[in-house]
Amino acid sequence: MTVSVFIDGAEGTTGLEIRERLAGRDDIAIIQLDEALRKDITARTQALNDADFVILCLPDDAARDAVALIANDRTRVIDASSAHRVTEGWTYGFPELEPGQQAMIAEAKRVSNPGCYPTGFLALVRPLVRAGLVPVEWPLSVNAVSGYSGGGKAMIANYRDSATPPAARAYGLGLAHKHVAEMQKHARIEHPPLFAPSVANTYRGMIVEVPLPLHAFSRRPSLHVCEAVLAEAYRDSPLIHIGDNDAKTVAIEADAGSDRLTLRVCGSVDTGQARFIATLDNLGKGAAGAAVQNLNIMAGFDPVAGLTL
Ligand SMILES: NC(=O)C1=CN([C@@H]2O[C@H](COP(=O)(O)OP(=O)(O)OC[C@H]3O[C@@H](n4cnc5c(N)ncnc54)[C@H](OP(=O)(O)O)[C@@H]3O)[C@@H](O)[C@H]2O)C=CC1
Ligand SMILES: CC(=O)N[C@@H](CCC(=O)OP(=O)(O)O)C(=O)O
Repeated sequence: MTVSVFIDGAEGTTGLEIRERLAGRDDIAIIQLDEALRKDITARTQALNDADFVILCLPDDAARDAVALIANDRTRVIDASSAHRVTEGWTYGFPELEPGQQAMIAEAKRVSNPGCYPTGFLALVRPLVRAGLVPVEWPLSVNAVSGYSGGGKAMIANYRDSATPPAARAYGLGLAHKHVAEMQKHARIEHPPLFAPSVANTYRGMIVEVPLPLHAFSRRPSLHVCEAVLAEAYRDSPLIHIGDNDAKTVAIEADAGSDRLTLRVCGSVDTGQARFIATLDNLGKGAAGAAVQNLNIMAGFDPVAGLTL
């Protein structure tokens, strides 16, 4: 079976990465617009309605507008933007997050890809909350570092055009980052997590860390128990792995250039203080890899076809 796919925003950072992953596949026919027509509303409307699957790699407002241009019941959508991640009627495109999530994605008409930071945060936290080890009312924090491709073409140009780009810089200092609502909703926790992101002078890759005082929780789970819960949650996942908890350091490059997500449970057995650390590629499992995985699931293909494990 061959399905047709239109990537709206195909010349952007995420769009190009998706095209790379789909290149050469004989089960997918890409609908591609000429350079002069890629922002032409008539040409886009036609492509959006001709395709079996549309992958939106656009800014949020443009993604909302694109969905409104689809005037048939057949075309199925995967939105890589943050426009629909907490929107009623959209399925959250994180197949490993909950039992049954992959089956829901397989049937869905409208799927929203998770954000790159939420992918790391939710993968670490959701199984622990579900198991009752982390209380739903606990005020969680998440500290993270991203490569600058996370900011798309504009940020890439800023870094590349600057003679002296900062080695790393904190941002989101007003604590109102657009990913917070998504993290809270899909972790199913009572409070918005305190999210402290930063961006480093490297193209791709991420470290997402959740520090947890396990000793302060009523069930006082050990590091070992938490790691076992994560290992069980992702036992059948070809993309999510449990990494080395004895690591002395964790590099932002650990999963860069792949579609993997690695989770580590580090810390002190003596004090019960833990550092839960995820690494991923913001353009891999954080964006393009996740979009292709969702496309595969929705089309009934091998879920990891075209992905780098
Ligand atoms: N970069 C990342 O790591 C991640 C990105 N995302 C999300 O994916 C989406 C795309 O991000 P990214 O690829 O980084 O962004 P880019 O800015 O690199 O690419 C966006 C593309 O959309 C095009 N575009 C903008 N408006 C329109 C429009 N009205 N019609 C047609 N095309 C349009 C742009 O055109 P032009 O080339 O002319 O500027 C550009 O090619 C965003 O919503 C982002 O938040 C999600 C997870 C991670
Ligand atoms: C380094 C950087 O700027 N990163 C982006 C997030 C990139 C991303 O995840 O895109 P979505 O918002 O679509 O999920 C930011 O913080 O806004």
